[in-house]
Amino acid sequence: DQGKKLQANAKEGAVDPPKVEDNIGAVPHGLQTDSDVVKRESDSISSRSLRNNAEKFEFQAEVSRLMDIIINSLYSNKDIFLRELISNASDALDKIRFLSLTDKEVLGEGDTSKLEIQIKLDKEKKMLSLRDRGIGMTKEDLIKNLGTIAKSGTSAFVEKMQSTGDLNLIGQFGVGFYSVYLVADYVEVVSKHNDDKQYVWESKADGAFAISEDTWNEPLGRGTEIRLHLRDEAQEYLEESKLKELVKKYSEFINFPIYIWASKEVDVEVPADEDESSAEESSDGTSSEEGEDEAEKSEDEDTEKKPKKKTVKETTYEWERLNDVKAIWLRSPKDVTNEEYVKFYHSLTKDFSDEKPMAWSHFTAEGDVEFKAVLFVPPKAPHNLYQSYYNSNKSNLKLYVRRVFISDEFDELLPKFLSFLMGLVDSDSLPLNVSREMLQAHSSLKTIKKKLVRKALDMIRRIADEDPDEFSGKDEKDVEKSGDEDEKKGQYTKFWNEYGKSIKLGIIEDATNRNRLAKLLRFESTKSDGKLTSLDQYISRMKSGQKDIFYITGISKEQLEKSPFLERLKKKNYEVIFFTDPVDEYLMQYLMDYEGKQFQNVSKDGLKIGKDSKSKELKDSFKELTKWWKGTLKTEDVHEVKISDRLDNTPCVVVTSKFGWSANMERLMQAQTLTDASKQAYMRGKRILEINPRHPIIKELRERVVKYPEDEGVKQTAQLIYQTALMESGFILSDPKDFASRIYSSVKSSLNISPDATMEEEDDVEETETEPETKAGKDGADAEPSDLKDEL
Ligand SMILES: Nc1ncnc2c1ncn2[C@@H]1O[C@H](COP(=O)(O)OP(=O)(O)OP(=O)(O)O)[C@@H](O)[C@H]1O
Repeated sequence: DQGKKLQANAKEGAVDPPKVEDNIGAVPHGLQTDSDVVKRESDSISSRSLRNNAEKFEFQAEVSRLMDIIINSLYSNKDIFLRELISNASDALDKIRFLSLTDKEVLGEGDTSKLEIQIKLDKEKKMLSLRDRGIGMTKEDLIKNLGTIAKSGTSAFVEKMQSTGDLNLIGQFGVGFYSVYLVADYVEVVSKHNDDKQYVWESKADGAFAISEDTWNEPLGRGTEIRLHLRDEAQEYLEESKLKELVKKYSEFINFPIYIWASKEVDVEVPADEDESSAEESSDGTSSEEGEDEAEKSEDEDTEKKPKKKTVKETTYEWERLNDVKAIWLRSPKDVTNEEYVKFYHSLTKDFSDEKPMAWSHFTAEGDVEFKAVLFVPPKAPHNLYQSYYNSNKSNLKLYVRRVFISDEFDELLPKFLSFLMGLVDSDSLPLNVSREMLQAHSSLKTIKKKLVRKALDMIRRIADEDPDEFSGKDEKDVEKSGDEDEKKGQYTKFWNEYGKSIKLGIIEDATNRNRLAKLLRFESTKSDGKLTSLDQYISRMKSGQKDIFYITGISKEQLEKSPFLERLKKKNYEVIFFTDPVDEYLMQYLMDYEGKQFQNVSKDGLKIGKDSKSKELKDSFKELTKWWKGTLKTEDVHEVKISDRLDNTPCVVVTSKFGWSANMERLMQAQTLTDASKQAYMRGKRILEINPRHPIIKELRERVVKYPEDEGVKQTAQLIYQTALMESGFILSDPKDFASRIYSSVKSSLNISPDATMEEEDDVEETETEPETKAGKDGADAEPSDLKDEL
């Protein structure tokens, strides 16, 4: 039972393929002999109806929708179907070649062992066929791959198609096969897998497909032949010249030979037919006389034994090779043009949009481990780059060993934070005839990874080095001049916006390359003027005597700009970095120093601005206040109350101890429902209340405390000041109700309301069942103030 079998084998989204009622193309048949079957099969093709004795299946709903859209699409670039078919054929060839590494037998013998792709045109049948000697598909593969199991990209692509109508990216969504329905209204897929018999899949894209065991076609040996019965308006794909042009365009980077069954006009000598020559004579009339004489002369010279011959044009067919398979990465980088790299990128990633990769690096590594590699920075980050970052191991590098494609799921090649890179690695230092698992554990991979990371970081740095925007503030002589400056302008900002988070994650994850990665870091600061700046630029602007690199973390730049922590730093013209991405808090736990300079969070303890300006007398004169205040804040977990160095016109702020969480981090951790409370309490930075000794509120408070240390009112006021400072310093108040009550009592006293004033009793109005309309009608606008009063 096929349905059951499928259910057992399909990993996800397994469906019991629903069989269609056997009424598709139903023709009464009493014919039984083999030749009858063959006749019926070919009849079926000519009438383009599915074979009536085949097993019928319904396409999975999403696939069906996709096919509908494709078949009705007005998309003009229908050529793309060929690219998709060639790419599938090449993938299938890669698969069998990989299997043959450990088992030579799988390739078979004779022609079957030739890893190639063949294209044939049949004008009479209006059919274009593309055959590969790849891995082939079993019956089950045909059912699953071509119809019943929707790929995860299917609905994403359907959505995209509906909004943009752009079919060009179909290959990226893993549904490229269905593009055949741009040009064909009936498609047959004949396939032979080593583990199964030869089958035919066929469909007219009308919601159903059929599968039959193939007893009439020529045996394929192994592989797949796709037969496209072209629509009337797609007959151009039967023109040899058109096909040659397209194959050349789309197969530039295919590593298997592609042949076309090409016609050729050749001169052939055939025995001259007596009748024919006499006919010629008579028709040619007088003008041919001279020629006749000549012929007679030569005849005279020849011996009579030789038969008469003549040359005629004849059309013969032969396989013509269309591509040369010298892989781009084997060529010397200086011989490869930029345009070729861009095209290679498009074919490698199946991203056929107009955008170019932001950068690439093509190099050969020599030494213990030899390999060639091409790396690309794609123009855009995939939308799900950081979703399940820690759980998925998706690397986009293809691994080849000695030109043989091994895998594109080798996550050992690049660290996670560089998983956005695309490209390939081809190594001669890895063994060919071992399992994927053994290869995965091979010691050379570590060396390859290390070198790839270095080269990747160099490539990224180059984007910055070549971007004129990066040097706007620098000396002219430092700017690397190149002809295509316009193209490079703004590229690093673009890179940063797409992949900045990856660089930050790299700093967190990769201790060895931390410094190199920190060089690539960009951020805004109090002096960056709305643009991005770098640590090197920050250092170049540091004031003489400034030891630390200052930064602050928070929700937004706008909010941070107003932060009391910046008051004196700004006044004294120090630059402070704004970090507003949640990942920045983590980042700064790993990035301790750069170029010998320490990082100082300006909302944390330990900030030194120039020389210590706090004289001993000043400290002493506030001793009573600080001691008293610390005492009243015992329950608030305040570790210390001291005179601040960072404030200008704010009375006080709450800072945290150097190695605990900042207020911003506390906020982030609270937002994470899964962090447990005990860790929160443990990691929470100790709080320190810093006071501004020049501020009138603080000065007045000191007076009061000295005079009335036990006064409840003074205590209340101090508590209110503390809570306000907490809030302004970026903390989330643990008891907002308490804070609100204190504010209201303070409001009462400023409104001269007695602290004991009580609430007015609410009128006990009985709930009436009046219709709402009547009420609104009666009360009209007057209703509002009294309703509002009730609310209050
Ligand atoms: N020539 C072929 N030989 C063997 N299997 C094939 C062939 N063509 C298609 N397939 C199978 O059908 C599946 C679906 O093909 P389809 O082109 O829709 O998606 P894909 O190849 O996975 O992704 P993409 O569209 O990106 O190439 C393939 O994954 C493959 O398993």
